[in-house]
Amino acid sequence: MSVAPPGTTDGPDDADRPVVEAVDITKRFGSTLALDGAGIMVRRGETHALVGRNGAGKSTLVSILTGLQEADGGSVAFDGRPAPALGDRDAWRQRVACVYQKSTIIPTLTVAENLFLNRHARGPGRLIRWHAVRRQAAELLAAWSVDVDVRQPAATLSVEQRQFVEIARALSFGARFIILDEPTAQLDAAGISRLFTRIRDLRAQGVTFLFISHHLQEIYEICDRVTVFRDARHIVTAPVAELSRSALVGAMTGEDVSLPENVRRPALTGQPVLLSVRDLVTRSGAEFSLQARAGEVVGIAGGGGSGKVEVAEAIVGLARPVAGTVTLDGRVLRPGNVPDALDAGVGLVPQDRHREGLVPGLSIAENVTMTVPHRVGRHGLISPGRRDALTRRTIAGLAIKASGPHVPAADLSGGNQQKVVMGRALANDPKLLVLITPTAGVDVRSKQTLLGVVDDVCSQGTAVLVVSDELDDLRICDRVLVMFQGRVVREVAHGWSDNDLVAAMEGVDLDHV
Ligand SMILES: Nc1ncnc2c1ncn2[C@@H]1O[C@H](COP(=O)(O)OP(=O)(O)OP(=O)(O)O)[C@@H](O)[C@H]1O
Repeated sequence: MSVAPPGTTDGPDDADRPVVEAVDITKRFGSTLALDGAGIMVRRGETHALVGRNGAGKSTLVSILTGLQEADGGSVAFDGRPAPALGDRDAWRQRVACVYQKSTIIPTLTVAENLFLNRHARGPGRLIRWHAVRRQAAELLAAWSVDVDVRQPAATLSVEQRQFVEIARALSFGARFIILDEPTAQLDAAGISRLFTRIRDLRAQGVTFLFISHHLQEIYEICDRVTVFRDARHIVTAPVAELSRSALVGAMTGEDVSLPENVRRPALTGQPVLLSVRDLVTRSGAEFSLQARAGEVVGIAGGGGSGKVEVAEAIVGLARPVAGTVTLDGRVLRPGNVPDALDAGVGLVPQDRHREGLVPGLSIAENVTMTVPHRVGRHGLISPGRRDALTRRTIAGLAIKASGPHVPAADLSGGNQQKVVMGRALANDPKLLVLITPTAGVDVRSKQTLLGVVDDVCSQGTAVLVVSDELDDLRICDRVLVMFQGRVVREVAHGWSDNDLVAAMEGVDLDHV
């Protein structure tokens, strides 16, 4: 086994051939046509964006381009040659790799073990030569300038390091075409900038990227060309420099869409205080206090390590704080107890929808009504009719792309799963709605729908906490508390400037620069 050095290409013949060309791809899941004669052509050495609304068919295309699923029709070719047979995993690995949002790394193994899983260097008697494995792993990471100790367990890697390790692993199989599926979703601004530097470096060494993101500004920053899918079809492929932002959004939605605005809401001073968080201290020492009024939308902002998510998780009972009290509408919540928080009237969109949000094997209806059995039945008996009716209202209200309430959550696209999580948070008519990074993975139009929900619920007297570092999420807030290294360092009123807020999140005090 050898590690292919950086810069290796397949020879001059391939230079002008597309790294990948998928033509007229059709893929059906039951009654859903996920891809309808769609295609993509990625040139060698470019960074190519693939964008589209939730459910447009991006992930389905990725699963076909990586050999995880077979298309019902159409063809895929790498460097002008037909794609390998579906079961020939080794052949696929040499052509393409995808770094997913969800890690494919095994947390209990070391970095070296993950890199050389099933292809360990073996000595006489076929014993695995661990020091040789570690050396090769270290060489591999050094060759691609990844600064990570190969002996550390993969569980200790940050999201950023994990992505770099996965990229290096892909390159070591010989692939020079890497798909990045929403790679920035869990990174803060500094992490994104380091990732982009890495992409540019690798691009200069001949690596081609397909970059999937809902953050359109990133596409303009890092990509050469962009392909837009809409409703299972290919709509356009163009150099990013030739497609304006509004033309791009228009291609994605098929209509003119205005982006979220800074809407001014009426003053709330006359409203009663609904949420009171007093002297909360989280396990890692973040401190937080807050009083929010009925109908108020409060942002909690901050970059990675600011403590904002920990604070939110302590408020809703997902984590047990070491000190402090949370009172909602006169009731003191039991620390670290989610059922108690739900019972008191908390609606929650958690950060990690895979872990705390959805049960993928259950239907949309079961997921949406999971925490509100009393609303869809009596004496412990669920009325399917009432449950389906409530779910249909949720599907319509949040524009969830699904054929009906009984579709398993696992069959929905990522953005639509996020809407189901929101639907569940709203099902109980919450007094307090806590949204942690609510629009991660959500397309530009769905963002409007989800954030529009906030306007609706707060006009009915619900207090809302929006916990995020996304400026579009925070724009809807009446005020934003900015956290940095476990403390609230600033409070900014509605109408803040982007620069001001970003600087506060980065720990820079613009007044004293
Ligand atoms: N395994 C499956 N079973 C049934 N339907 C599926 C399955 N996988 C995808 N679909 C459907 O195919 C369509 C395309 O989904 P896909 O996941 O490709 O969208 P996407 O563009 O990646 O969306 P997102 O941005 O939300 O991740 C959706 O309507 C989805 O519900």
